[in-house]
Amino acid sequence: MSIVERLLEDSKEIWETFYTHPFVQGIGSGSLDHEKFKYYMIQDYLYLIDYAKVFAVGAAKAFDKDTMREFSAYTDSLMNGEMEIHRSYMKRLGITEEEAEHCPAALDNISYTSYMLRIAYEGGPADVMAAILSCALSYEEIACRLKAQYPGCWEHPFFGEWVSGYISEEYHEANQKLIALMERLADGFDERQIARLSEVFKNCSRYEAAFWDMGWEMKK
Ligand SMILES: Cc1ncc(CN)c(N)n1
Repeated sequence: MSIVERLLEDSKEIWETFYTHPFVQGIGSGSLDHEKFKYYMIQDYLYLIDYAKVFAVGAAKAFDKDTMREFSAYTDSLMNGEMEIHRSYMKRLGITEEEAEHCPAALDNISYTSYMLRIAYEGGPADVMAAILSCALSYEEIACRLKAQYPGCWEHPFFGEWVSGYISEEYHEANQKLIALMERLADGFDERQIARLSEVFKNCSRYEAAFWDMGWEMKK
């Protein structure tokens, strides 16, 4: 079993809750209240700014130039790629970037990004990757499952853009590179070290579940 397979296996019960979550199901069926989606979008925009910083810390912690390049490239693709989906939605929802950046972050949001940043600052590059991976991989899996369950959801006039972004070849390829980087950084790790990575990945998966709850309940 590869390292990433092991991380996924140890967190699979938590991941199952993502697919049936009412917020996620609402995106797939198209029935999600737009106010809830708007709240989530703003929170996620704020989240991604800090998430990009986790990659930047990864670049600073890297032991070699190739790893440094990979972490920095992802920082850039987040700011100019994934966040474009958010900017496009914010435009449609009538929120400026400045307004979004001045919205108070929800406590579950702050807790999640603070945890990732703490792991990144305290640990090595493999820990940084373990903190990053649940976020990156879970959205691809969620969007693919939604497409299988609701075949037309990626063309939905409102939620389709969200689904399309996370089922895209581009997002998939970026994730494959992250998986390869995780495997490379943890190469030769013993059971104690792998268990540590799994704990970080699991905690981030728990935070992912809390983030869906935050969106659904519009928790401050
Ligand atoms: C909270 C959260 N988790 C994951 C993703 C997908 N990168 C995201 N945009 N936001």
